Amino acid sequence: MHAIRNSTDVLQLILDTMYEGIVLVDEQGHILEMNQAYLKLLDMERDAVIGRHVTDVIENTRMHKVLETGIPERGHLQQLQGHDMIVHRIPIWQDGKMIGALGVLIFESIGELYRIIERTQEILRSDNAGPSDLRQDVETIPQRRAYTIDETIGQSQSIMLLKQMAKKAAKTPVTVLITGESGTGKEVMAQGIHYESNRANGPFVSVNCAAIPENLLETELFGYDDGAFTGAKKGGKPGQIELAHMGTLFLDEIGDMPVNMQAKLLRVLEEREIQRVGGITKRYVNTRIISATNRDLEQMVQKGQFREDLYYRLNIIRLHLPPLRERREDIPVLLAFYLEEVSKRLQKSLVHLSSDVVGLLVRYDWPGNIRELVHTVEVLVSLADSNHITISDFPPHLTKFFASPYDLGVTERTPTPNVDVSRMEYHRSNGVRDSIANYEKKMIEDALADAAGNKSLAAQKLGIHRSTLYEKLKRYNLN
Ligand SMILES: Nc1ncnc2c1ncn2[C@@H]1O[C@H](COP(=O)(O)OP(=O)(O)OP(=O)(O)O)[C@@H](O)[C@H]1O
Repeated sequence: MHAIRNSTDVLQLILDTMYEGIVLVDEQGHILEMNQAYLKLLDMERDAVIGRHVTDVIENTRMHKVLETGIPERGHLQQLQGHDMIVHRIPIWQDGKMIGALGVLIFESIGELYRIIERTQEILRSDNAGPSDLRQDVETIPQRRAYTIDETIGQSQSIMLLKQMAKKAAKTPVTVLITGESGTGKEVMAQGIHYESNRANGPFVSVNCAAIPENLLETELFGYDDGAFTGAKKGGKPGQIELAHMGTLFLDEIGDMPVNMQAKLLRVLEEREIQRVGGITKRYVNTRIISATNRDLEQMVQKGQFREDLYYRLNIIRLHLPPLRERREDIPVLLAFYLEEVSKRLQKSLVHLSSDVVGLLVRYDWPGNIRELVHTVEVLVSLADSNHITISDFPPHLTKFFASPYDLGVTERTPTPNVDVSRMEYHRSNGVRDSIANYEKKMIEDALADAAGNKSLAAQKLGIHRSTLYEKLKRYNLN
């Protein structure tokens, strides 16, 4: 090892030691680097490939396509030297500009993968499958609609670190407080922790403390007993805390919980017992509490708006989700994921974005974070006439809408949490805001019609919280 002189040597050594083929191209597709494994497969010398265009050197390559779209392609099949291989093609972004791409060629996995698929199919097809085999395991795996921590999209350093911490948190029974602006993925992370914990087979119960009117919150959380009030359901009703027994209770927007409820919640944490409204008996509950907020709880504690003792109880492990504008490298990956998801959902062929559109979206500040990104992809996919969107067929109002403050000559910009598309005021003309708002109003009307007026279902279809839907209904006079 003493022969390794500097970091360039170390990097070269790592590249040449890897079994995987690595190729690095600049933004025009010219090869900057190729490691020994790749060179050996192509039966070429390094000097003969450096500086040449990737399409002249690698058959069936799509590296130039990735440079056009800016969207990573992971786990794609590529025919090379007569073999099917799995490849990753990853664009490299710096300061909102694509500066090249990395190709990774995985040699042996494809055969291995086929063997695993064949073995799984055999077992699933077999009628005589024994009790101890995979078939039984497959059937007993609970249906999961949520992501595991590993499946949540994001490869930026801050998110990778957060995923590691979340995995550690999942292994403990303690309370977790997730902070971050609206739409950064706090609930997704909470679900990830639940499904990674030993409570995964228990319920994940989510309560949005801001969505429930103050006078109903107590019965919602604690339930009620027979005859608790006029109109109470016969036999009573369990509250959400009770329903989360042996599982996880996710208290979203905990900063909006009224102070008197904070005291009651503290008692649950201390005594692990609840008493239904109008009830006399106490019931033991074993639930793990994960709470989330986009408000500054420390400041609320200082102002006497949030109980300090409860704050310390909830804040045993703290996870902070950074806003998208602080982890721009996650934007292309999220776009790729949601382009596929939304195209499928809207039964359209897969819509691609050109690199200038992706660049525009990478530079945009996303005050509504991932929720706004999902919403934007829905707009783009539904408006797309073809399956390739370039800057010229990007809806004109949206081009202006997404232009960076610098492009528009605006220097001051202070995005606030909780801002949603229809409310964004600064640096946008009324025309732009109105067209976005009209589009949003139309989406809400359609979702309500689809859900036959059921607001919870409509909110679910729109991917927004019930409380957000109520706010929007009020704003658009749709009540
Ligand atoms: N890592 C992720 N990968 C893919 N999609 C994500 C990710 N994080 C969030 N999303 C999507 O973004 C949207 C908002 O996520 P989520 O509801 O978890 O945010 P939140 O921070 O809890 O928002 P709020 O504070 O408004 O309750 C959802 O549609 C969710 O599926």
